[in-house]
Amino acid sequence: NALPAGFTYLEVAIPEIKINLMYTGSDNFLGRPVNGYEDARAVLTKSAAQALKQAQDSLKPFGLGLLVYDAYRPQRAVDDFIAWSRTDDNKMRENYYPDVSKPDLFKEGYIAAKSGHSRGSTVDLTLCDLNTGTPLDMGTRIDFLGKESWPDYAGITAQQRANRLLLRRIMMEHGFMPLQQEWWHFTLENEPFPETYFDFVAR
Ligand SMILES: C[C@@H](N)C(=O)N[C@H](C)C(=O)O
Ligand SMILES: [Zn+2]
Repeated sequence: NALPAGFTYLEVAIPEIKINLMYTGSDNFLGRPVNGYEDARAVLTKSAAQALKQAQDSLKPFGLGLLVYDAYRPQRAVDDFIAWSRTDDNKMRENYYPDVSKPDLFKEGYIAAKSGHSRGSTVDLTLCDLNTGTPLDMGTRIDFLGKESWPDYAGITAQQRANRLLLRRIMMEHGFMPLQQEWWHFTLENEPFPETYFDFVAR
């Protein structure tokens, strides 16, 4: 199962990082595994993984680490998101997108039809306890698609805001750009494949 040149398995590049790929199972906004994630492993470009390792290392003195929910995403998975958005399946609406219609999830920037994840240098993640892997409280669940997940959303506690700010600061210090709509989504600024949307399955 060789990866394309320039890519690496995350657990190889960063052995101590925590990984829980949300699209391999059913606790996600579709409520089922997503195409292209069958037995998937977390993969990033080597450049993004190297920067992420430095972010992970910088958290260690504070007893914190990173918990990754999504990394490289094959284009067929994005196409599955698009196909799902055209169906009337709303079984996960209450937990994941209670206030945004399915077409608006794309129009308002919560899901991309051409995603940075498919270019291999974008990651969805949170901060966690280094030893237990317990995620810090960020005020919403991962992949809650709504204004409550905007990084600067005011209607959360001071501790939740501080946790979001710490994640954003650590990621930006290591070369990643945040997204306006989602506190967990970051793209490496100097990504090596800025024009390529990959579709390999990462097993
Ligand atoms: C769906 C969410 N996890 C995400 O990654 N959204 C951005 C906008 C994307 O699809 O690239
Ligand atoms: Zn993302």
